[in-house]
Amino acid sequence: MIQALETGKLVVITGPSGVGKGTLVRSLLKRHPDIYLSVSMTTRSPRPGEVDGTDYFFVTPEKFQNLIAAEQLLEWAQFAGNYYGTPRASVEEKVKQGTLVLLEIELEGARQIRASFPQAMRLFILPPSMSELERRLRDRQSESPEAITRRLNRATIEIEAADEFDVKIVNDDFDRALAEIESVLFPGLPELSLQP
Ligand SMILES: Nc1nc2c(ncn2[C@@H]2O[C@H](COP(=O)(O)OP(=O)(O)O)[C@@H](O)[C@H]2O)c(=O)[nH]1
Ligand SMILES: Nc1ncnc2c1ncn2[C@@H]1O[C@H](COP(=O)(O)OP(=O)(O)O)[C@@H](O)[C@H]1O
Repeated sequence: MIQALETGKLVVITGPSGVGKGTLVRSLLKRHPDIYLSVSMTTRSPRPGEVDGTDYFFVTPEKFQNLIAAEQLLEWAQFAGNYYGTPRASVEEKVKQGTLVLLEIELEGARQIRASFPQAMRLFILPPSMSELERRLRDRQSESPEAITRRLNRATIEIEAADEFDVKIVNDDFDRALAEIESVLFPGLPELSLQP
């Protein structure tokens, strides 16, 4: 059962929008293809290049409400005007198989996971500064100025909650942040060389 998780089997990664979670997670999966990254449900529109079923399951608000009512989400939250949630069945199945499961989710969802699965390991990714966070969000050019403002306002609240997490990692130098995440997930591994 998922309640009988061993420590570290369910890993939550949280941090403000634009801090680099997605980029870090993609690199982590390339280096550890045996990790299962949960694909979330969302009501937000796909960005150019995003693929339904790979980046997210893009659903209507009606469908999302039905999933909540049918208790098919392990956790869910509203973020910057849209709904996001973790499909229950696939995560439970992978955890039962002994797979290391990663959830890349925002603060409210991470709190729900802490309440339901206290054994889960929870990591918080911090930016080097607010100005660098804003620069990364603007340079990504994926959101409207209004959406960027909503994300930055939310970022301040999320960062204030970082102490609730088991581990805090500052994503300044990308390779070092990635190595720190690996040392948390795989404490037995020697320091990995990230040179090509
Ligand atoms: N609670 C919860 N948050 C999620 C889920 N999937 C993604 N998120 C979070 O929702 C926020 C917005 O995600 P997204 O729209 O992809 O924007 P981005 O983080 O700026 O790339 C981020 O903090 C994600 O970590 C989920 O299933 N549940
Ligand atoms: N350590 C870093 N230094 C500089 N830029 C970074 C770093 N990590 C990520 N980025 C860049 O910041 C932007 C936001 O990263 P992204 O992974 O989309 O963030 P998130 O998933 O947390 O919203 C991207 O353009 C990414 O290339």
